[in-house]
Amino acid sequence: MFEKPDLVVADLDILRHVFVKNFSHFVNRRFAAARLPGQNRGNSSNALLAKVLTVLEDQHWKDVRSTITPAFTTGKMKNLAFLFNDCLKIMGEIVSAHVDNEKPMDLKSVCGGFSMDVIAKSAFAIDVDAQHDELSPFIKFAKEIFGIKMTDPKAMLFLLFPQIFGLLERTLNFNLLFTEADEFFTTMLTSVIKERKERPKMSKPDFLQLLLNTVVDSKLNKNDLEDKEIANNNLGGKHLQLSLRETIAQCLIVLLAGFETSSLTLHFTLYLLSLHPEIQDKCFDEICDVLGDTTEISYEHVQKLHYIEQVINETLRMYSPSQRVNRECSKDITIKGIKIERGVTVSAPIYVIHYDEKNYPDPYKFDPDRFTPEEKAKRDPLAFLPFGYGPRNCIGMRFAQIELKMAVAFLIKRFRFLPSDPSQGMPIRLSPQGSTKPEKPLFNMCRPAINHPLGVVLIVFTGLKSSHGETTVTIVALGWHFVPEASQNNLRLRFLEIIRGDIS
Ligand code: HEM
Repeated sequence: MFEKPDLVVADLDILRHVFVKNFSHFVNRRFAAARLPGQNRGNSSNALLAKVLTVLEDQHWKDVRSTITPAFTTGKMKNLAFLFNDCLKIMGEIVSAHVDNEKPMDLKSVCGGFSMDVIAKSAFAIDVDAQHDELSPFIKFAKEIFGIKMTDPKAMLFLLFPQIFGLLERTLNFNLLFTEADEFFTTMLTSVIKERKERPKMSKPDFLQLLLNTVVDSKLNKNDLEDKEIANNNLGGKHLQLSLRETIAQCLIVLLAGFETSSLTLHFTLYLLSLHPEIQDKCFDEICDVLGDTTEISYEHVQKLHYIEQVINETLRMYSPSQRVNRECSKDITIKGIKIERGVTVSAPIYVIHYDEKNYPDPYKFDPDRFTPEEKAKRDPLAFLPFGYGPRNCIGMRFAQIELKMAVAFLIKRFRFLPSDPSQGMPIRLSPQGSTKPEKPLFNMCRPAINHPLGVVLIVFTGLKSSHGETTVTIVALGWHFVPEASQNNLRLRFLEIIRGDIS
């Protein structure tokens, strides 16, 4: 009944063996999965949660991962960008309302609403407007999944005696987590899938459709094969014809694995930007350069937002939503003189690695320049683990990166994020309960980006185009005085462009 020990390893060489070189010994994750020795939970239970990719094991995991990988390639993710734009517009309206009422904004609620909208639209094919409609059944059941209280007697039984619980679940068809929610998601997606099969022209380029397409056409195309990460992670799994229930389960994983992680990261990023105005200025400059006057953000724009990507990576280094990633050893093995027995779990402590001075000098400083290509090249790639590592890393990494970059670009282009309380500062204290949550909810004040001195000067520049009078030039000089240093070069260039435009 008692579990084998957990070996916590921060040595990056040993972790390389576990996550990559000897992956065949460490395919499975020690999930809080209930199973009897020798039984594979993914195969033995009909519960929706037992069929999601995160908990599948061995060959079954390889087959399902190989089958759905084509839905997550860069090429496929491109199509999702336009869906995200609709959700961004709603978030923009919500933030604007906070600007108008001049009240501090609860970042968790704003970012959570956005992240839920993205998931509802892309994986469940519904326009739920989670950012306004708290009462929709989709939100109710999604909350039910995340609201499982660890003090619930069933959850306690599960945590303390997983094997007994596994037995109960199988013999009594006792579904711990969410019988009603299971029914709700199954009924909803079954009817959408049926409709799409009957009327293919009604299909939308969302994640659900990508998943349905991989089941029919699961071969990777040429572009996908050129994708380095996918080629490296070729698992040799069979492409399966997923059952309806298995397909629905993979949609559910976007909710389970993608909601909280993306929402938390976005809310930490915005908060950190409010505490570091000079970094927010650099983001603003990059966004203006890349987006110009466009209001819709495309996948091509996202590819050019290099500094925003550095900011998000630095946020994930400091506040990774996962605190550990683990693999369970399936065959005895000796790595660097350490014997690891079958059944032992090897865990990588992400925070220890991300705050190790050897990997990141002055680790409590928020410094996105740690993620320039030059700095990254100097570091062991295993020193950055927010998405795990190796063939079983986060399959939704690109999905999350696109979603997050678009959200940051959209917001910083329009709004200026400021601390709601001047005493706020670094480091952000985390909840002592062991999960990556701030100790207290994070609030920010918001102003329109146009109120930022940059905005003032740009207006003056526009005026300058039509009149070269003395007054305008004086205002330019005054405005310039308030422009943060980080933005000045950029402005100089734009100023020259306007003048040149006038002359020609
Ligand atoms: C900032 C956002 C995210 C973070 C930080 C994150 C982090 C992680 C981590 C640490 C793992 C474990 C990796 C390992 O064991 O090596 C993981 C697995 C996974 N993630 Fe994410 N994730 C994010 C977003 C998403 C999204 C948006 C999706 C879905 C669209 C997703 C789907 C998954 C799945 C399915 C797995 C299990 C993969 C497998 O077992 O083969 N994640 N994620």
